[in-house]
Amino acid sequence: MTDGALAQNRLQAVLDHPEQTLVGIDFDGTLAPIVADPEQAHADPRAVAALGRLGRLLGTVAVVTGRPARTAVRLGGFRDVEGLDRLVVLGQYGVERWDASTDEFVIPPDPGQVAALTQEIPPLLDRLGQGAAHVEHKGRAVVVHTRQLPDPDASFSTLSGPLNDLAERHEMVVEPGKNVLEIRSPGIDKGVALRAIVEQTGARQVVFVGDDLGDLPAFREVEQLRREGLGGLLVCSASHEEDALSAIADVVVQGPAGVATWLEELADALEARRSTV
Ligand SMILES: O=P(O)(O)OC[C@H]1O[C@H](O[C@H]2O[C@H](CO)[C@@H](O)[C@H](O)[C@H]2O)[C@H](O)[C@@H](O)[C@@H]1O
Repeated sequence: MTDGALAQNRLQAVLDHPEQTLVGIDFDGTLAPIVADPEQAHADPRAVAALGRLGRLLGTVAVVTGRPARTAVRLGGFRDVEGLDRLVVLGQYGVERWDASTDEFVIPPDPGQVAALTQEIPPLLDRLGQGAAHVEHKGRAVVVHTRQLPDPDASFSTLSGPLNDLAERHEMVVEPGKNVLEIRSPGIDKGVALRAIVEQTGARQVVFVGDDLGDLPAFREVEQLRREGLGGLLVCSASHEEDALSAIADVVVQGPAGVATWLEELADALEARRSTV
């Protein structure tokens, strides 16, 4: 079977069994455009409206993000959206959770190492001539951004080794992304988070939509779930910045605008099928 036919079969399984389907979707670069200031990355309203339509048709819709759950809910504008009353947001790669049905957040305490990292990162950046890098504090993780620096790629290379050494000294890990190096706790990733919610919901089909290296474990987990007999469809939000996901995706769309259109088309197809049943 060709790759195109395989992808079509995987989509067909979702159309045939929407109530058994879980859609997991990343936030930055997928629901929201990549912008210089992380506080200005708002979800595309077309995508949010489409997710609301899908929320009425699918078993589960979950946003799985590196953002803190509270930040994702705020920047996504997910609260009180029609159709998203069962939305789940898994934040900080699955450590945090928000349930729209109860409006409750589950946020474990921050790891103790973060206070030391917060102290040590600014002088380290200064020593490396990167003192102008934006530092994002996420409670349980610290993120160094190079996007706003004169040469983002060169700065990323300069910082990568020293930040990895710093993370190792504190028994933390570096999560690299689009012009970001994030220091966070090991032990959980989007693949672990996705499997947990698949097991909680009993989903038989899993769709995952993502754009960056942090989504790779979720893509790999969908491949593993397929080997275990579940249905799985992988959608890549492509950009010139990262192409790690496109080769293993079933569907490649162009950035958050392409994702919004794909979600709308999925909702159209599911609604059309429902109206003929
Ligand atoms: O898992 P995600 O939802 O994709 O979040 C991962 C990181 O995303 C954010 O950084 C990215 O988006 C920023 C705003 O568009 C952009 O400035 C940055 O260059 C991108 O890498 C976020 O700021 C990080 O905390 C997340 O880890």
